[in-house]
Amino acid sequence: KEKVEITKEQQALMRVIVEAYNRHQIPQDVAKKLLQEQYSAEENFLLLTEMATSQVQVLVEFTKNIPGFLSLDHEDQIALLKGSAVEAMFLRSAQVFSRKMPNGHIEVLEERIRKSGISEEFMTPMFNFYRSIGELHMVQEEQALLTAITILTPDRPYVKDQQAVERLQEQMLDVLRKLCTLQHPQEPQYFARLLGRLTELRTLNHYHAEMLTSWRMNDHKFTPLLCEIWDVQ
Ligand SMILES: COc1ccc(-c2nc3ccccc3n2[C@H](C(=O)Nc2c(C)cccc2C)C2CCCCC2)c(OC)c1
Repeated sequence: KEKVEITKEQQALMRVIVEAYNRHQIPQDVAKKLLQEQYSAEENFLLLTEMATSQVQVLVEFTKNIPGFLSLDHEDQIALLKGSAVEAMFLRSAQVFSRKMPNGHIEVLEERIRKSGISEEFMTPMFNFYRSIGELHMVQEEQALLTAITILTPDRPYVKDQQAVERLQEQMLDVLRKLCTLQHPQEPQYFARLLGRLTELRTLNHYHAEMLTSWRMNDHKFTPLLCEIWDVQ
């Protein structure tokens, strides 16, 4: 059985990614707000657009710290951010939803999200994804690397130099694979399960525009940044 070893460079890369991931947390914790009180569909929609807007800004800052990202073609950098923003938002939400919470809190949070204004048909795929992320009990290194791997997806629309993106993504995948082997020695298929979540994440992409336009209220207002990132308005 070959000895899996994370090299010095890979340790440095992981440290940079994890520090960036932790530094760029969302300012106000939406879960706390939601646990405090029940908001109307309009208030929830506003909260969602505020959260999503600040999440995109956080994502840009995080991405700038991915070694090699800033040396990619500038238009490809935009294409990667635009292509991964929704997935990063759902990944972040899944991680918030999977946080250790006092008994009864997760049920309240789930109820508040179910009643937030989002239409019924999207609950199942969204909560299935949240539950499947929760079951993995990811450590923060895995969460940070998974977010970086999501951003560095070579086959996003309009990416010109896919090979350059592939090279960066492969570096992250190699570190993640070794980390999974070291963190979960009893579960050889853990790394494959993690990557399977990225496939599930892509399916949420198809729903997100409709999730927003079908929000139970009239006159959905979006910030200009969200119009760019979400296929709405
Ligand atoms: C497109 O439709 C939805 C519907 C619900 C969620 C959602 N799942 C959550 C799981 C845990 C905690 C909060 C959760 N949210 C919203 C939220 O803020 N997501 C969030 C964002 C947007 C950025 C950064 C970080 C987060 C958590 C709450 C917004 C206000 C109404 C209730 C959902 C969602 O998130 C991507 C998208």
